[in-house]
Amino acid sequence: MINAPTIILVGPMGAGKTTIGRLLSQQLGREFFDSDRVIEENAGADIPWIFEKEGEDGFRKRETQTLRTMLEEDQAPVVLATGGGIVMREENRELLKTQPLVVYLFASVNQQLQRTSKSNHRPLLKQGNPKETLKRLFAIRDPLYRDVASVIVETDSRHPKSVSNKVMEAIKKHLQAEA
Ligand SMILES: Nc1ncnc2c1ncn2[C@@H]1O[C@H](COP(=O)(O)OP(=O)(O)OP(=O)(O)O)[C@@H](O)[C@H]1O
Ligand SMILES: O=C(O)C1=C[C@@H](O)[C@@H](O)[C@H](O)C1
Ligand SMILES: [Mg+2]
Repeated sequence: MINAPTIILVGPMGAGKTTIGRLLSQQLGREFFDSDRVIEENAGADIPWIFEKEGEDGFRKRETQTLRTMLEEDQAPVVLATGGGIVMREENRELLKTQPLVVYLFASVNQQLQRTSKSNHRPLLKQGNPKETLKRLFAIRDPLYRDVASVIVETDSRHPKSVSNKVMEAIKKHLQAEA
């Protein structure tokens, strides 16, 4: 398991990519990165500010650049949590498909809504009805997450620790099947 390649987490807002990614990195004793945080650090500004000044398109350009840099070859394996919209660009999907371990953290729209309602740091959920937005995004993105993922893990009604254990099991099974 310690030899597992970089683990990349994809899925919608509120699936728990950041939360579970951090737990996995602790379990594996690996570095943890979150593409949203790396984008913010490089920009010297937070995501709401980037969306306001550069629009979603500006944010997506930064996201692709960040993903590309993080997946450069010859780097030690890490755990990488991505942003919910990482699969929107074909270029990103192609990059993700080159990776051996992409995990789709699945969450129902109701669960996404519950988990995202605690924070107002997600620009896409600030306008209109959040449930309708999450539903619309889910219809577009669920097939795209499935397209890039090698492993899918259901997260509804599970404590974060239980989700990270499930991810570990699913990864082991996947790596054994591939060996
Ligand atoms: N399995 C879980 N059970 C209960 N709460 C959870 C679970 N996973 C995450 N959460 C909570 O849901 C909220 C959103 O989680 P998190 O930020 O990890 O999601 P994310 O997938 O990284 O979202 P984004 O795409 O917006 O970055 C946090 O408050 C977190 O504590
Ligand atoms: O689902 C999305 O498009 C987003 C999810 C977040 O992780 C951030 O990347 C940003 O708020 C956009
Ligand atoms: Mg996150």
